Amino acid sequence: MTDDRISPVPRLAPPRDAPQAVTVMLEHIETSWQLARPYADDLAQHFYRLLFTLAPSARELFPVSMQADNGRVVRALLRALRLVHRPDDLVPLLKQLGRDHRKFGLRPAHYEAAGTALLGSLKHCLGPAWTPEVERAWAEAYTLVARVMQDATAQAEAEGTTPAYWTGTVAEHHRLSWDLALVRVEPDEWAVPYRAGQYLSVEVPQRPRLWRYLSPANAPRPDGSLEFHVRAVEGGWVSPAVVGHTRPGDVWTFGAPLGTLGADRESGRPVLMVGGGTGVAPLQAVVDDLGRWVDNPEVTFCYGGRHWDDLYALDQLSGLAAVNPWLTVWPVVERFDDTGPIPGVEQGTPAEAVARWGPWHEHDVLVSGPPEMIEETVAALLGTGVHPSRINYDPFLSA
Ligand SMILES: NC(=O)C1=CN([C@@H]2O[C@H](COP(=O)(O)OP(=O)(O)OC[C@H]3O[C@@H](n4cnc5c(N)ncnc54)[C@H](O)[C@@H]3O)[C@@H](O)[C@H]2O)C=CC1
Repeated sequence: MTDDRISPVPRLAPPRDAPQAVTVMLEHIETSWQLARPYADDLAQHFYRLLFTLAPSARELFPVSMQADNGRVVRALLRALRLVHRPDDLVPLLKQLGRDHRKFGLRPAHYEAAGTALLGSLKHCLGPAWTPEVERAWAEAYTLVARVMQDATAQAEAEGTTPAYWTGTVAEHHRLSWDLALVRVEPDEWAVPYRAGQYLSVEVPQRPRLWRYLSPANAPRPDGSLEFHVRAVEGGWVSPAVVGHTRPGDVWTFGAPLGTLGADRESGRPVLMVGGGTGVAPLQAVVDDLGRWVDNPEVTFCYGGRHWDDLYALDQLSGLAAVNPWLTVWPVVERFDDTGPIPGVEQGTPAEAVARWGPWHEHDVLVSGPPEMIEETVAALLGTGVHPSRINYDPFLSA
């Protein structure tokens, strides 16, 4: 999947018409990005070289092997800059990222160095296409993004109500299947102040400085404990370490919460939740939270997996549905095994299932799962007439 095929920020608000100057800025950014794009690997290498020359202390924020970083930071930065024409969606996310980035202890000099490194690496890749207009467009976009993040960091520091990061100790780790682990973490000092449906950047002791996003699968609890479901991704750096090597007593570190997924109990509208694989976690947390009330909107929960065995959360969700009349759970699997179809289970991807079931135009929709699944599901929902402002999914913009 390319970063163009799915919008990394959800369209929560109907897009406003951007002012003419912003439209021109974005045209310069997009045109030059299409020229630089084939050289993205070279661009990333150049970016890090320049960054570490300009701000040597920034090197400590990255893993020992830069191969493990795999250009994540520069990719995320480029994506954010290409969204400056959508401030209603981008600014709230940047504010959350600014708070999250307090964990790095960034100083203005780091932002300045990152901006110079980004412009320098784009110039290096674009050659004569790097005109003064193009340079001004990228510089302005970077300034906007960096300013929102820095202001959010400064505001959180001025409030002084939350730490820059949180730590917790692994209390439980067991496998739900051969490649999937449940990890329960208890807070060390303060509970992470997240809302059900949000996600956190997480650092585990086996992979220092390789931050990954994970969503707690539970609503906030009185004891502050967090439950995570992690699948070992083949060839991945962090998830196999979590599944294979996490032990009780390990200390995990968390950044400030991010994301906007959640159910609006006041709207009176029914809710469709579409969760795929371990992406079901934030939706489980939202359902867990709704379980605190008797009166809730009607929730239809489409839970997809590739195979029947992948639906590890089905027992728990079905148990909740059995005691909560507002909740209906619809399992969907891509393929049945040799024993054939299972009664009550649909065949297909979640996107195919929601396209078949509809109509959903009266629903608020929450989608979570692999990017390809989100992309197909959102397209299917739009195809059945759901308004984009009713569809909510969360981006993982950077780590
Ligand atoms: N662990 C967590 O806390 C969270 C994980 N996620 C994301 O959720 C994903 C979960 O991965 P897995 O469990 O391995 O999921 P998976 O690859 O087993 O797929 C889960 C579902 O998505 C559908 N799907 C997969 N690829 C598709 C495609 N190309 N087109 C249409 N449908 C497709 C499958 O049919 C299945 O229903 C990861 O990308 C992860 O980053 C998202 C939020 C939280």
